[in-house]
Amino acid sequence: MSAPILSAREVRLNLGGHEILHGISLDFEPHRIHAILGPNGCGKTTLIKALCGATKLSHGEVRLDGESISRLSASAMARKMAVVWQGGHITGDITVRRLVSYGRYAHLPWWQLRPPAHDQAVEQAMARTGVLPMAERRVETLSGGERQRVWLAAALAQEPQLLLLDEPTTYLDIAHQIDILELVRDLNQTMGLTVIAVLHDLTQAARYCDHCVVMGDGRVLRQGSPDQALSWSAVAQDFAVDSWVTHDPDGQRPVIQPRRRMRDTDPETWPSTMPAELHHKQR
Ligand SMILES: Nc1ncnc2c1ncn2[C@@H]1O[C@H](COP(=O)(O)OP(=O)(O)OP(=O)(O)O)[C@@H](O)[C@H]1O
Repeated sequence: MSAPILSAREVRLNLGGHEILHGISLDFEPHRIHAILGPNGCGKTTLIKALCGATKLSHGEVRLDGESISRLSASAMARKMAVVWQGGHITGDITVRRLVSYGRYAHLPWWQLRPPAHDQAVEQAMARTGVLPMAERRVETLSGGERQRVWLAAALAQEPQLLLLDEPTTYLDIAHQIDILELVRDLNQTMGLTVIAVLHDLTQAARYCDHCVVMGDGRVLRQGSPDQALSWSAVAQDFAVDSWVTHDPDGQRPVIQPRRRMRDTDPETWPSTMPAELHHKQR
């Protein structure tokens, strides 16, 4: 494994007087797409906040390229890492081009407000995400899918090595979900961008990601390739869902079709409690 671009060591984090993350240690390899998965409320967004330094840790450390993020300035971090939050909101009269150009702040030297490379990076980010045709439109007039692309463009304008995405497909119809995930994969393959994305759809995670981290109750329950992390028994134990798990014909990635909730997720008890048809499933 190459040296991690981002790593968490024994990360604990309190919110509202409760410990939400209970000692998380993770390594994220560069140039790969990592999925953060898990049931509602298990701490995925909180983990993203911890990884990008948006919330103070109560214990542990996050390292970006080997350096503790607690010692990095905001602009030093922003030159390496960009974050797109879930359904980002914008108020006020701001055009797409202006919003995307905000992504350049970390790169602007104090003596020169708009070096040529600044405008070029903004145009390139808009071109890559397909928002150039709407560059002069006001962001608040865009649809949810268009807005998601604009936030992604602002993140790309930062020219980061690492992109953190919190549920990038929320509020999008299925075609726009695929558009965003294809774009993320393209950025990963053509620019070597490392991506860490919180996702809910297990089949999409399996299809687009190299490494899956499954969380439960503020802890990492398991991690590995899509095949390791999203087998039938893994999905049964971690999500309490009985599913059909097959493989897609092109990439041979797992396809997970949820069938019903399971009441008992303890594998020790499955033979006595599961309906007979489930006994034959892949374990
Ligand atoms: N500011 C806060 N104060 C108190 N508790 C919080 C705060 N933010 C989040 N929590 C709690 O922390 C837990 C984890 O929340 P988080 O948003 O990280 O979960 P999640 O896995 O991203 O959930 P979802 O899939 O529903 O988006 C939840 O129980 C949530 O209620």
